[in-house]
Amino acid sequence: MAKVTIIGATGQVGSYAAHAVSQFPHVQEMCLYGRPGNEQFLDGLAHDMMDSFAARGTNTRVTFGTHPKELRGSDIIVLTSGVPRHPDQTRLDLALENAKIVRHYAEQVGRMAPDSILLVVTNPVDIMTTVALKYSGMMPHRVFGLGTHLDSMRLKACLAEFFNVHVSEVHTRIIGEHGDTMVPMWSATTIGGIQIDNMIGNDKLPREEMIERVKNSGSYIIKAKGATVFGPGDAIATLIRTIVEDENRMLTVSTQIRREIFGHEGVCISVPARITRGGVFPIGVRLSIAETAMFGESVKVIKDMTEKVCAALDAELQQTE
Ligand SMILES: NC(=O)C1=CN([C@@H]2O[C@H](COP(=O)(O)OP(=O)(O)OC[C@H]3O[C@@H](n4cnc5c(N)ncnc54)[C@H](O)[C@@H]3O)[C@@H](O)[C@H]2O)C=CC1
Ligand SMILES: O=C([O-])CC(=O)C(=O)O
Repeated sequence: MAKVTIIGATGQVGSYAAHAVSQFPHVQEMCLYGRPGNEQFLDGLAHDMMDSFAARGTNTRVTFGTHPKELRGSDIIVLTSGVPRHPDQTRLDLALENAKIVRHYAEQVGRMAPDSILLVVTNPVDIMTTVALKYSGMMPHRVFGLGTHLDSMRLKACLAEFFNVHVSEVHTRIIGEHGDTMVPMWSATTIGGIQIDNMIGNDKLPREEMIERVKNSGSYIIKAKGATVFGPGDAIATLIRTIVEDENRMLTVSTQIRREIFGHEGVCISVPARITRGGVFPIGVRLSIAETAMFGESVKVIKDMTEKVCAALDAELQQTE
């Protein structure tokens, strides 16, 4: 049984994720957490969710609050607080502003629930995962980001449509940045267990266009309806289910990588990882030459921005001391 807390529960992604996660029988308590001043909204959200649970026959207890003590006893915390981007912005444009918000909550989590598992959703998610890791002081296997799990699902949907099969027949993953330098792992893509290069019709697969579609999916949806909600919310729910039910699945999430298995270190970036009740453990894999080069580019983009952001946060802290 688990207590799951959503920080940023008043937001679009936070509120939908809270509802989606509450359906799992192992989730005993769902705590809706937000900024002081948002109590009335959180109260309303809790009541609305309880009505839904009565209708659906879900037994999860809903609590809410704005005081850091609410974080105590959490097994898993999802951090969704932060500004979302406008259609003309990139995710990286949000880095400095959101890093301050993530640092604030990471410090609270580190103090109140250091043994929990912290899932970071706030964008740019790879950089925010490093910020959360640094300022929470938690163990690396206990802090991870949604990363390219959602991008992998988006590619999966494109491939299922192209080959006209059920999505569950498609296995694929995108590694690297949740952003423009993401790296499709065609070498790990199968349809019904068959390597994609061996599928008849594969020569007509518009690979570049598909990856462009995945890269632009977030901004396309934001332009059309203001925010991406169901995609990220259900991607979060899958990860939480994997943890609470100790499924030991291998998914693609942002996690601190080590030089000995990836040749790079000092960043959180998406790689295949084993996800258990005990945390998230990156798995070293052999990439093709092209994938290795692209992954290196992705590491560089994330590393440069992470260093800038952490330097700005440190400078700000020194000024206030
Ligand atoms: N990693 C991913 O795949 C995805 C990440 N996101 C990111 O998640 C974040 C939230 O997105 P939405 O829920 O759509 O936004 P939203 O505007 O609906 O909600 C933002 C939430 O953050 C809180 N917040 C805003 N400024 C704050 C501050 N200064 N201090 C404390 N809390 C603050 C708000 O109270 C609210 O709860 C954004 O950064 C967005 O880019 C969204 C979708 C997918
Ligand atoms: O695009 C955005 O800003 C939100 C996000 O990360 C996504 O839906 O992939």
